[in-house]
Amino acid sequence: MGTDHSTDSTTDGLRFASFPAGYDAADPAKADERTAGWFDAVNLGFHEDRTKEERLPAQVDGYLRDGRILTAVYDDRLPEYAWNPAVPVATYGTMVNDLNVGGSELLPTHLVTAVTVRPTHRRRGILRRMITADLTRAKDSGLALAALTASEATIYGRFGFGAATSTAGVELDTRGGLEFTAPPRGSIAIADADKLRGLVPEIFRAHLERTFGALGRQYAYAMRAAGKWSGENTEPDTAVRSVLRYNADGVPDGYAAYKSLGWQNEPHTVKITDLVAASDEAYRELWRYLGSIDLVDRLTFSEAPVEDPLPWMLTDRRRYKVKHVEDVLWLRILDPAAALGARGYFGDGAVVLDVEDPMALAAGTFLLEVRGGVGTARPAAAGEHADTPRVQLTAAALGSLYLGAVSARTLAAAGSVQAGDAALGVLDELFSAGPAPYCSTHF
Ligand SMILES: CC(=O)SCCNC(=O)CCNC(=O)[C@H](O)C(C)(C)COP(=O)(O)OP(=O)(O)OC[C@H]1O[C@@H](n2cnc3c(N)ncnc32)[C@H](O)[C@@H]1OP(=O)(O)O
Repeated sequence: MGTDHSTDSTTDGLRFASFPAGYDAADPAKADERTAGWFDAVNLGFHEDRTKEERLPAQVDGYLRDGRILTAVYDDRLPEYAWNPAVPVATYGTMVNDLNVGGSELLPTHLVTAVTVRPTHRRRGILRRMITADLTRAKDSGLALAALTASEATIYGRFGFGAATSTAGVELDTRGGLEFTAPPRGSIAIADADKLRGLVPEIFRAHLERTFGALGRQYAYAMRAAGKWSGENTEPDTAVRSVLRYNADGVPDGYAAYKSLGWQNEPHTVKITDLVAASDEAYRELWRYLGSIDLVDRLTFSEAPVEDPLPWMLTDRRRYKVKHVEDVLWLRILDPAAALGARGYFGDGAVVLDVEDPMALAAGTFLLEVRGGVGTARPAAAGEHADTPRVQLTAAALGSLYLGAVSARTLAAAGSVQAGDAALGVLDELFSAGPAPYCSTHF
């Protein structure tokens, strides 16, 4: 949605407005009324506590740094005694950040977040109206791809989003310390929180540039890693400790943030709240440090890569257990030719994709040609390229296929794509032969 625009819907008394977060004009130490109302509505929708008024300006600051646009839906016909009419009955937020799609450049991606519709207003099409207008506008503005992380898996398939990456929730038994097969390299230091806050975006950028599937992060991540904000709001989290890893030249190339879950928790457990490495070595050495902390029996981390090198580094791989795997990114192709052209591939091949899209944004026939891992894609006429392997799929299935986390053969077995053996072979060679995508950014 664009900045600062509003539309009235006179048929049902609903008023839609989009604006950036803002401070009160008369008192810049406060959020403005519409921003405060928007935060109130989001907290209601996600069953979070109300944000304390004095914490709102920090949240406004973070949202402005992220370049977020907030959409609010107001009901001008709420009955007498109802909650403040300046609190919207529905919310929707957007921002743009870079996704590593394996191509020569990161792909700016339209991110959708903070979607709530008040329980008294649910299932009358408010989400559908917001998302239809927003995705159309995002496509018109030239963005090829949209993404979100979903509260429930059943909501967004109908809007053309497909689950595209997952992370593993892992647990490590560290009693007596973890032993690694490779010798230690570089060094680790407990970080100065203020300095870490400045370093986190730099380290994450290096991680993003080398990690297929990684997505740029909002400002809150650096604040949380430094314990300045907690996971849920802008209150400090005084339990968080952070470490930096330095390479052999003394340059920081990774960090981890963690906290004890308390002595009442048996066995004594430390939860890793964030861990970002800009090299394989940094990843290993951060875990070596975490596995060596005295008085800790167990480590947990809910954002580990599904293809995790960690168990392969340990002399006792059974210390490492995957407790659950959860989807993270859901991708929505807005412009198939641009999205397919931006991605990096493996090998050579050509395939024709017939994309169905109930929202019509990505519908059409496209020829993808890949030479030496570099792809070009363009719309094709119906009868063209009759000799090229062909696949029929929905926009949501293309979103799932896009980063190769699932193979075309698996999607075909699930009935989500229709293709002959030749087309499935080409798709799997091009899309799934490389590294598994890893995205640890939630938004
Ligand atoms: C990216 C994010 O922010 S994810 C967070 C999503 N938000 C939440 O989980 C907070 C709690 N839930 C809510 O606020 C609301 O129920 C929402 C936002 C999920 C749905 O809003 P609504 O306005 O009720 O949705 P709307 O009426 O537009 O429904 C559109 C379609 O989605 C379906 N739908 C909506 N919510 C759900 C759901 N939770 N599960 C399954 N289907 C759903 C509807 O049945 C409807 O289907 P149809 O058009 O194919 O018949």
